[in-house]
Amino acid sequence: MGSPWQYSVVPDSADLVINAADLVVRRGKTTLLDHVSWQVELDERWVVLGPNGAGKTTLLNLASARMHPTSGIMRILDEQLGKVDLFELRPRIGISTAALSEAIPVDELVLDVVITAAWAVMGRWHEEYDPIDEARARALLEQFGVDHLAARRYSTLSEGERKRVQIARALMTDPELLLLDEPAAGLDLGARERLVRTLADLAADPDSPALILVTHHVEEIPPGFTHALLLADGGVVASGLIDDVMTADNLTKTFGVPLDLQRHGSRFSARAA
Ligand SMILES: Nc1ncnc2c1ncn2[C@@H]1O[C@H](COP(=O)(O)OP(=O)(O)OP(=O)(O)O)[C@@H](O)[C@H]1O
Repeated sequence: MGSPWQYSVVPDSADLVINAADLVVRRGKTTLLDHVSWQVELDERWVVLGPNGAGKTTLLNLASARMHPTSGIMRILDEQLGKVDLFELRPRIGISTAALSEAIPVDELVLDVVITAAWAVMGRWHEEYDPIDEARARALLEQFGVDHLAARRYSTLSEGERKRVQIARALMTDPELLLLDEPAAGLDLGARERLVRTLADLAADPDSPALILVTHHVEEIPPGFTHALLLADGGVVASGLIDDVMTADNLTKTFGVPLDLQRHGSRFSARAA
């Protein structure tokens, strides 16, 4: 049966990068996402925060057009999942995840890790790249401070260097939406702080795509992020402007332990109350 009501509550809008209405994802008897609605505009920078198993990766899989919802409507860049050619939509979305990083062949050179995104492949083979592609890949490596590593094998990089290369790759196709899944996971304190600063620069750049960053840690929220979505048990605990959403009360509900939240300028820290 059709569901015309959904069209009346989910208006099309060119400014909405994500327009998710009443998303449900089920696998067997498990509900991974439970009636999640979410709207992201072009110039917004979102952090998605939640404990292990909250449904963050599931939501990111939907937002990157790698999964369909069991029910509900997911519109990405004004296209509706289920009604759009995914191979046309996916290049418009940049994504950096640990799973994609693990798929990089061990002997792949760093420049090729970035440039192969132009063909949406992993592992350089016989594809032809224009000089303009190579110039863009080099410029992105430079933007993320890893241009000196262009000729190194990706497998020899430190975790912090890899994260930067992954983000450069995610930006290769000049996407309208950039999804970053735990970009600071596994980094030491110095590398984390350097990455947070780089992401703050990206957030401040008006030419950057809409940004969505998934994390478990409030300390990893870069300055300049404007909105937050707190998820727990597949449902939305709070969603909206970061200043409204980031409260000790909401974090306590999200993580299921009493938490104190401190704000230090535009950064956050949290610990058990
Ligand atoms: N195919 C599946 N079948 C059953 N349960 C699943 C399946 N895929 C994921 N889950 C469960 O759904 C829940 C949400 O998973 P998801 O990976 O989205 O969480 P997450 O917030 O990204 O967690 P983490 O922070 O640990 O990465 C988890 O409890 C997970 O075990």
